[in-house]
Amino acid sequence: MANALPYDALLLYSFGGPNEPADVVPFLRNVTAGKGIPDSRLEEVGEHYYGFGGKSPINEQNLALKAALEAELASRGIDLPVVWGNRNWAPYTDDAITELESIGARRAVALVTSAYSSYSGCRQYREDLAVVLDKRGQLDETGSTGVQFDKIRSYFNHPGFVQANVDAIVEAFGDLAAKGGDASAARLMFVTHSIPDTMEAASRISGATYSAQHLDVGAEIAVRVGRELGREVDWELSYCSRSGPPSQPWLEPDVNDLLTERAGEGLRDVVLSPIGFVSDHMEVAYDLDTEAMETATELGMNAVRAGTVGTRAPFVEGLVDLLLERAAIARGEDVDERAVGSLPAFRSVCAPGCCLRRDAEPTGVPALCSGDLYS
Ligand SMILES: CC1=C(CCC(=O)O)c2cc3nc(cc4[nH]c(cc5[nH]c(cc1n2)c(C)c5CCC(=O)O)c(CCC(=O)O)c4C)C(CCC(=O)O)=C3C
Ligand SMILES: [Fe+2]
Repeated sequence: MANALPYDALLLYSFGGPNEPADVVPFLRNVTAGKGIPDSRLEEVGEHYYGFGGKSPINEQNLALKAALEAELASRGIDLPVVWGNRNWAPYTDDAITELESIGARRAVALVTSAYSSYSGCRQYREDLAVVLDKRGQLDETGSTGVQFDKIRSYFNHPGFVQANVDAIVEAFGDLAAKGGDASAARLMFVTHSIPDTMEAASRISGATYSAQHLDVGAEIAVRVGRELGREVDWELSYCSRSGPPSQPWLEPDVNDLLTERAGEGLRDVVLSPIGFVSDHMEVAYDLDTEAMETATELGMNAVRAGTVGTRAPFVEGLVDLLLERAAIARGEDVDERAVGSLPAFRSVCAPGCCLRRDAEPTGVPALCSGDLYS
């Protein structure tokens, strides 16, 4: 039986999303509080949700991931309860901590549903834990005085995440051929969430910037896909879901712009792979399946979208491996931190000043799971 000690619970910690139309505006208010996103953008994003009946798929997807993790833990004989919580919708962080307390948990390991390291994918989760503990009167200068939290490292370059993406992409090349596309000429276009250039710059303190993490794992995934397809696969990285004022630079190229440019050069066949996301939530359902697919169709391209890692077995098994790795580190044991590509495994305990919103500009908000609460 594998050993998850010193942990007595796993917190599956996610973004959250609305379950019905009445949730949409309050959800968007939670997400954007104090972030300077123009009202016009919020109305537009609200429409994306209303177009899907006011319901994001993300909550059901997280429940499916929770069930898959529970099954994998059980199959390895690991007795570790899984508690689900979100930053921006129910069950909220506070609800999750209350549930952890009610089952007697004292030291939990947090798994965030974001594979990459940046303010949005790392520090913001760590800040929200600290802020909620503080509101509950459970934070002092040494950290949590209630349930203790450690975090599983950013896992974009863990072999489980990589293999699940490779499998999904190989299947998508098959789907393209089945649809009458030319899979032997198709290009692989990765897609991830754009972030402001300032957030990108600040993310370098984790070892490689957000975009560099994607480029590194993208190269590795493309080589592995090429091996399975028996040919070299051309690939490139694009971005989606930009927000903020137009004057503020965000990572580019946008996926729609890149499709347009490549179609102009004669590219006809493309597989889109959303490696920036772990499930087919609204950013995928709207920005890719609706908007980017429409662009591709207008351009006369054959496009298919590869699945996200979701509950694929290599991904879920990899997450449990990561959990056991984190537990061994917490016990002070020597562990082999597995990573593929040219970057090393990312840190389990974030560096001071890691993943700020902007470079050298402390948010003034405490954050757990790094050496020091305020850096
Ligand atoms: C890097 C990244 C990920 C990937 C990592 C991860 O998965 O965590 C991600 C995921 C998600 N983003 C999501 C939704 C939204 N993100 C927004 C706004 C923003 N995202 C940002 C970054 C990211 N976001 C940023 C820099 C902003 C600007 C505001 C700010 O600086 O914080 C807004 C506001 C309106 C808009 O501007 O679009 C919404 C509604 C959902 C839920 C989808 C659903 O409901 O199914 C998910 C999973
Ligand atoms: Fe987002």
